[in-house]
Amino acid sequence: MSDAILHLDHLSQQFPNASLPAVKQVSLTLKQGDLLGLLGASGCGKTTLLRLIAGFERPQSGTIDLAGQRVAGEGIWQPPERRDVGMVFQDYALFPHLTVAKNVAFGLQQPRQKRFSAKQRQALTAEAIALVGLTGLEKRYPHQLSGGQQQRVALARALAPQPALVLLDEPLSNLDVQVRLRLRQEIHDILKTSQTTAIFVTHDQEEALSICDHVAVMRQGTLEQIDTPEALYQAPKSQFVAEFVTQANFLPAQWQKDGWQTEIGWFPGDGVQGNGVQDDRPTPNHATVMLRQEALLLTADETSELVIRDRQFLGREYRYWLVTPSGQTLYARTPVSINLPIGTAVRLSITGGSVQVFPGA
Ligand SMILES: Nc1ncnc2c1ncn2[C@@H]1O[C@H](COP(=O)(O)OP(=O)(O)OP(=O)(O)O)[C@@H](O)[C@H]1O
Repeated sequence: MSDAILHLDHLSQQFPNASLPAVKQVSLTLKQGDLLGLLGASGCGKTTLLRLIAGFERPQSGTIDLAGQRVAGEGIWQPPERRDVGMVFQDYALFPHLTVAKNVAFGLQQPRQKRFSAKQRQALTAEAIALVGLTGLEKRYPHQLSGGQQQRVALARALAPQPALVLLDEPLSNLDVQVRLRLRQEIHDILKTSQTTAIFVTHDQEEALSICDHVAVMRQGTLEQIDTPEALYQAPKSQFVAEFVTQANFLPAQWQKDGWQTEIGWFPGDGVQGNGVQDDRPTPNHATVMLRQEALLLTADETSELVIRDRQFLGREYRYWLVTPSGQTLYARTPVSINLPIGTAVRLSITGGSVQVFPGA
């Protein structure tokens, strides 16, 4: 583990009076420059995991190694100010009465492992402000900046001491969609330029997949899957991950004639058990098929009981809202060349190979 910046080993934390742990047996390793996305629904333990790493919570069990030093474990406890970690919060948490430069310099004056001279503080402040593209705005106060600029100040403050690890807790949640899209790429570029190791918490799957090297999906305190964005999207290991990451459709199905029969038709398939890899287990009679929105082809068919309920024009594609005979909603994204009016009865087929299924209907 010598080149690991962060190593968590079976980390668990249960709050007093809680029936379940907020973080349960979490293990992961980050190397220098890695950007990990931590993705999960509200309450799954993302913030608690960050607070454990930063030292604001004490784990009941497990260990945390940071930059080669054990900071939490049996009989070992380093408080937050002794950990080489920078944090960026959803609400920016800037000091309103301090200028941009003084906000950024603040983190350099705190008691921490690294001590900086006045000259170093000045240089590191200027460097961090330049890194986030705010040179020239040093004398402004937070209220004289846009939300996106304020978040860049918060990022500069976290980066200025050149910490081993930066933790970003839903840093884009308070921003409107245009700024969010731009700033997420900027944050990625800034972290990569400075080769900073970071964890980026979000509940937005697109945000995590688009900028992170690895994404961890959390569920009720545990890490359900940790993988590259591509692997997570193409081969989700469980239906939970698939639902969270792919926003696909799921239908109960029965194994029939080397494929899967659903209420809206038969789809080619095999004995795949849900992780994209053929395994030795027998094919179950019942399963849940995953139909990706972008893999569905729609063909008008008067004999079909599947009807287009609504349609949204998204520029490069249409998003169709379909309702099955049993009342289940399905979504399909198609190129705009497939232009079918609302109310049309359609037949569905899939592009590409076989459908992926998960055990249990
Ligand atoms: N100080 C606390 N005392 C007791 N329970 C807590 C405390 N902080 C969090 N919890 C509980 O621990 C669980 C995990 O909370 P956490 O804030 O880590 O989730 P999260 O994934 O960050 O959620 P969100 O996306 O809504 O911020 C939740 O059930 C929450 O209610």
